[in-house]
Amino acid sequence: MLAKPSELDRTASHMMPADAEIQQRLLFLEVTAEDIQLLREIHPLLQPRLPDVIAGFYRHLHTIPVLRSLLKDPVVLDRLYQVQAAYFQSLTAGDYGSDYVRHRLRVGLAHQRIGLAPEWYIGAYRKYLGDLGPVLEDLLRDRPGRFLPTYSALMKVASFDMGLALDTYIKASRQQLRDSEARFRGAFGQAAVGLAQLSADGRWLRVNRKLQDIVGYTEEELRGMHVADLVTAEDWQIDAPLLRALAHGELETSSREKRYLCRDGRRVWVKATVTAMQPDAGDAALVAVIEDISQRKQFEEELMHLARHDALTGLANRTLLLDRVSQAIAQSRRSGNQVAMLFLDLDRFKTINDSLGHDAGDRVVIEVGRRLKQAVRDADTVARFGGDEFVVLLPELPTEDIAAALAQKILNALFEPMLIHGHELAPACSIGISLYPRDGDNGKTLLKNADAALYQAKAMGRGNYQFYSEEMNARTLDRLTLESGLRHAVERGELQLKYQPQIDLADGAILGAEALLRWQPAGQQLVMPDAFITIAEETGLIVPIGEWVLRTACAQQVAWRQAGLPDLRIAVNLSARQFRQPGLDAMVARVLADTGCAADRLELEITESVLMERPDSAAETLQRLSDMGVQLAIDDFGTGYSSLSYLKRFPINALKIDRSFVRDIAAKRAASNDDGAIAAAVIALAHSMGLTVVAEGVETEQQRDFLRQLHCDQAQGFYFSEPMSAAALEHLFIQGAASK
Ligand SMILES: Nc1nc2c(ncn2[C@@H]2O[C@H](COP(=O)(O)O[C@H]3[C@@H](O)[C@H](n4cnc5c(=O)[nH]c(N)nc54)O[C@@H]3COP(=O)(O)O)[C@@H](O)[C@H]2O)c(=O)[nH]1
Repeated sequence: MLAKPSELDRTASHMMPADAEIQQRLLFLEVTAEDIQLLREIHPLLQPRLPDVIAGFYRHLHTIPVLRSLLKDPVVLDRLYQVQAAYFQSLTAGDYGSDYVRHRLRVGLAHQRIGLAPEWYIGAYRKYLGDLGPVLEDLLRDRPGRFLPTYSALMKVASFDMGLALDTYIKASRQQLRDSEARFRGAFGQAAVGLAQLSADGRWLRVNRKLQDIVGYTEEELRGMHVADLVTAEDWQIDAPLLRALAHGELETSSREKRYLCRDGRRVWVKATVTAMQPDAGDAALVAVIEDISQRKQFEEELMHLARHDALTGLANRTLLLDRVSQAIAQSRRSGNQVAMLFLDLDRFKTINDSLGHDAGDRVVIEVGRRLKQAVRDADTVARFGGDEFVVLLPELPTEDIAAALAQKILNALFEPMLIHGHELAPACSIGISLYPRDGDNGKTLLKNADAALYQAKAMGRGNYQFYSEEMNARTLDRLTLESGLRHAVERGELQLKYQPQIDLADGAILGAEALLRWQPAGQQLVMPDAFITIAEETGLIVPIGEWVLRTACAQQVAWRQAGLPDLRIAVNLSARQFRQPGLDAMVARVLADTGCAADRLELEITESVLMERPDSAAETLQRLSDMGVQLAIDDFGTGYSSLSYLKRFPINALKIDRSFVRDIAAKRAASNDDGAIAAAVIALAHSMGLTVVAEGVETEQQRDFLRQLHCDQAQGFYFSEPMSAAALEHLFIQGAASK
């Protein structure tokens, strides 16, 4: 692009030599008055011939590819053409003062600006002179003696012009260099990143403002320092070979994130990119670009922390724990020590969450995390897996006794009550323990096995710890098989009920029967409820299964009645999850209506512990069921709270004394011993509350007699009859064989 004429004029004016210098150059070229006279004489004759000369000149330019490409823009070409024409007109006009010089400079500048190199420019003069020679010869053919002096005069003026043209090129490129240096200085000084020039051996030569701000040293101070002075010894171990490679031309550039040691002792994260300069760049062999990346690093660190820690407790999360396990295993491979993984789960945490709210649950979790941290060594890791699950990792363990001792310490620590929202809570826990190398050689296996051990600890009655063993794994597999089979048990018709008669202790009559569930998967052995009720409960399958039990039992009650048996009471067990299931009363009402079973012929058995977990809502549910006329019994009495006065608030009809209690009282065989006295008191107190007392698990005549003596109302147990099919019970009635 050609610069605007006004700008060209201005620049050309700045380049103007003084008049004296112009005269001196003309003198040196021996331009005389005769020369000027000769040129003036030829001038008018030459004008009509000029267009041809100029056209020939441009044709010639177009034969050279590099020039053709510079002249391809028609606007540029036209302007150059005009300039050229004006030039030729002035060339022989005979006035070579300042206007002529300014014009020459302007033409030179115009060509320099379009990128025409000086060698082409000088070559162009050769072309003019070559083409004008024959023209002059022709014009002076009638005065042949004039040709040579006139041509010589023309050559002197052309040489004068060439000198001026070279001036424009030299001055313009000097100016460009000055401009570029000024731009570099501005960019260097004002840059938003740290910039520095370094010597090949790593001395700071020149630094910009930003770099001084980053490290807190002035440029003067840095000039007396070496790059090694700003980094730690570890970083220098990495930087030194890189610097050598850069200085020896083995590496073009190197980029590293590291921490600079600032003047005030701070460490700041920077990204330093060092590039080797051309070998002729003098002292400044290297250029460094230094970016302050401390904010990004801090952000990354925060993100990293979030990604590896539990937000509520600040403890390690699963990702970090698995990382630490890998480290611990690698360490133990060298030392020969073991690694222990303790998997913890709070017992009845759901109850705390449900009854006191999630905020209380969160406070419990935080406090548990704090106690766990307090119980372990600094080198151990406490992690939370969400909910109420925690994992403690113990690296470098000489013996497994230490893991057992710590598990006990944790159980004790959590046994200490904590005050949450005015409630004293002691969220006991169960712990499963796995060990490297015995139980697995990677984090995931150790976790899986610690989880299996935890499951076992819970099955053992909670509040204890268990070490993993191979057979637990088999149990876990069994559990998975059971779970998937159970999902289809109802639709495949694999469930069945057995009925255990309940006997009036006064006369031995059968008053009712308890429905007890069995599962008969196709082609397999009968599965007893103890093996699958917990799984059904944990998976929620108990809800549809429980409804099937209720419907089948109620339908059976009606079938017996219709078969001519007395109007028996049918007892059905409700699990914790079923009892808490919204809409339980509606479901019961629907089943009663569908089957035609009278509400007072149905007795629902609920364990004491289920009622005591959330007594208020339990009382409401029981009240709704009681209002429907359904009978309610407390199952397994004697195994939990055993608080009769507390049970007063529930609208219950019967109390079932647990078989373990029956076994114990009867073993002493006398009402005078403590257990006997307590049993007598319980029965009397229950009676005073209007409750019927049913003894479970009566296996012997002595037990029956003993209970009779205590005025216990009813009993069930193997002594009278084992659970049996509906048809067998019907048969029993017909034979009248149940009365004992
Ligand atoms: N939520 C539901 N729970 C149910 C259902 N069906 C049963 N169960 C519960 O499973 C537990 C085990 O039941 P089961 O194996 O059927 O055992 C019952 C009786 O066979 C057994 N029993 C009865 N008499 C004696 C005896 O003299 N000795 C002795 N060792 N065992 C005896 O007791 C079980 C009945 O107990 P209980 O319910 O407490 O009256 C058990 O907890 C069942 O409740 C179901 O449909 N839903």
